[in-house]
Amino acid sequence: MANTNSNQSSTAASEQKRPYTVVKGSLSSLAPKVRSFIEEKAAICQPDNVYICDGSDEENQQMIDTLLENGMIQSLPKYDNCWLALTDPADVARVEKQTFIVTKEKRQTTPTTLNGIAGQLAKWMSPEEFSKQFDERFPGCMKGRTMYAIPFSMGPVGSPFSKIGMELTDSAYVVVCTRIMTRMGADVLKTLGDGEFVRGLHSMGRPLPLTKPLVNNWPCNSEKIMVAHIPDKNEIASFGSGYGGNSLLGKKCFALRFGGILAKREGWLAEHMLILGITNPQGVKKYVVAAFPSACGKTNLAMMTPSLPGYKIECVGDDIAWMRFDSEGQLRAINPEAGFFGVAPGTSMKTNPIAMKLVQSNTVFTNVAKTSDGGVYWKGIDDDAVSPGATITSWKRQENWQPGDKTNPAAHPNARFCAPAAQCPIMDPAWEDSAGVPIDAIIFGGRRPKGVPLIYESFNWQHGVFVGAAMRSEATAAAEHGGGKKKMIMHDPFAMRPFFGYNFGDYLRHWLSLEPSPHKVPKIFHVNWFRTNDEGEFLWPGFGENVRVLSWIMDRVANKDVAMESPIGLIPKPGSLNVEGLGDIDMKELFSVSPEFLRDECVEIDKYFKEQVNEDLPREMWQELANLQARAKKM
Ligand SMILES: Nc1nc2c(ncn2[C@@H]2O[C@H](COP(=O)(O)OP(=O)(O)OP(=O)(O)O)[C@@H](O)[C@H]2O)c(=O)[nH]1
Ligand SMILES: O=C([O-])CC(=O)C(=O)O
Ligand SMILES: [Mn+2]
Repeated sequence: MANTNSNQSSTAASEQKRPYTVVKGSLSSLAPKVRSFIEEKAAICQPDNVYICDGSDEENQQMIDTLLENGMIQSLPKYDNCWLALTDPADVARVEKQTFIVTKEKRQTTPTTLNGIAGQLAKWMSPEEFSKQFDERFPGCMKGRTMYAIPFSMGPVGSPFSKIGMELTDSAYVVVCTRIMTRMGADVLKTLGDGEFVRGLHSMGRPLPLTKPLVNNWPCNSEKIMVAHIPDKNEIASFGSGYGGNSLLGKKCFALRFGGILAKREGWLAEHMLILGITNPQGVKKYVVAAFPSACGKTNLAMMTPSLPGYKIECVGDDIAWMRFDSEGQLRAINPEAGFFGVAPGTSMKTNPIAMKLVQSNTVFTNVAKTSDGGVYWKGIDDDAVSPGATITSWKRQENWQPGDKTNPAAHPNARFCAPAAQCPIMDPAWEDSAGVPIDAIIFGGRRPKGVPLIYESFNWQHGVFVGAAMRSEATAAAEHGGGKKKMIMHDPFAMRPFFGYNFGDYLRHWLSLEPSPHKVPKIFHVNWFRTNDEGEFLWPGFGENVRVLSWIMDRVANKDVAMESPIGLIPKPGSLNVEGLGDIDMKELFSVSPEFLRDECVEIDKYFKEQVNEDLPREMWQELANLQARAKKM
């Protein structure tokens, strides 16, 4: 590496000639692979300082102090150790169009679309193009800044399920959030030894001195955002965004996109799924996983307070599940994360009291509004969130924001809280069990204002895989498609559209390959909490009432005779879904499936499969579509 022109001094003789100072930890104490990774990337990014994180409380305090000094966070004195970050309004969500998988062959990453139609599944970049894009961004990108080296484990440190990563970043916000979201620090380095690890490089892309002023004190380079994954090198390179899924590389980049590639190779599953335990009044406990697209209800279901007496919900995870079949053929899941990065708007004591209790301490909020007495505020929060006489400052720093202002929402619709799982009041006793919890049902779902019933069960595993493949959902503010006035219904197979790390056709083949014995494959269901009436109001009360649907799922897992056939799948027999005490619910409308809707849906799925997956679609999926078409015709 280039170590000329050094005018920095360092205590360790071996580090004297480096152009940067190691301000915390020492390179010479690191395992050779870790050390050379840091040295190689520091030589390119040219930070002033290198800081090797140990995950301690003192270190975290230092990060908080740095962020306060830079105006990147503010304190929230109404709570205990809680902070508010307000981003540049150009950096508020994942950027799917700038997220790439770099492989030699395009087809490794994504199916060849029909007649060159633009692909909607994983975006491919060639290694040559990546080199060029990398060189336009990373050299010198950390000048004047500190490069933090964060060792982290996805999954409990030392569990056979777990995998280790190292993120290099120039953002102290990323350090603070990674400490919440993963197991991070010195223990991880010990466990790693000189073993292999996922290499993450992240930069906000704003070296010092600045060439133009920051917006909101939030360094980012939104015109040059790139989130690239290079599976052959076990490397992730993320530039230009400080936000969530773009910058916390352990989450979507590692646990889902790389996790998926590894899972395919090694015979397991890495999915965008919550994991929960449900105990019924008879004391029977089951665990289920559920995949809903971003901002479609995973966190809320995983932390639900059940409305029916005698039921108990316990949370294992709210966003990502790593699952494998054990030697008895039982599917088992772990949550690779250690924190929640949850959507704030809509969260209240009414909808999600557990989350409200969770975020009273040790939480970083991003892009929510602040009250003058140092609390948080967003659309849907409880009325008493604003103390008498207090005023609200919006996420865009608009003072004296008035409730009812629809053009300028108080909080960004993708505003988030980042909070440690360990302090969630209903964490499952087994949430860190390294063997994982046994899974008895897989649930898919999405936002479908029209046509799709509240709950149905697939006829079998292959049909269930088709149900996952055919998933569609209304766009949300979690990425750049959403937030607009007219909400599009987008295909989002398995709730994984933004998170596939390899060809979707191969992903489907992988799921299909899991069925044969000794694997006891779980039943597969589809739910829709978001069906609306003609006035656009939700037909189903959702949230804690969703336990009624989970209870029916439990009955089906116990093979109770409570289901009947319909053209799209098995639906509850009349009277088998407990709606007691719900008042005026239009059950007929909630469960109706019209022939016109189903035929249109078939046309749309057929088009998507043909155009987007084309020759890579497994023939079993064509067969399932033909079966659905035939059932629709008979209606
Ligand atoms: N009407 C209705 N809204 C819900 C329900 N569950 C969740 N929501 C709302 O949907 C939004 C997103 O919910 P989350 O639970 O945070 O979604 P998520 O799937 O965890 O989102 P990501 O973290 O982006 O993956 C929030 O505003 C919730 O209040 C429900 O059952 N009914
Ligand atoms: O990745 C993020 O920024 C947040 C998240 O969980 C999602 O979008 O699914
Ligand atoms: Mn998510």
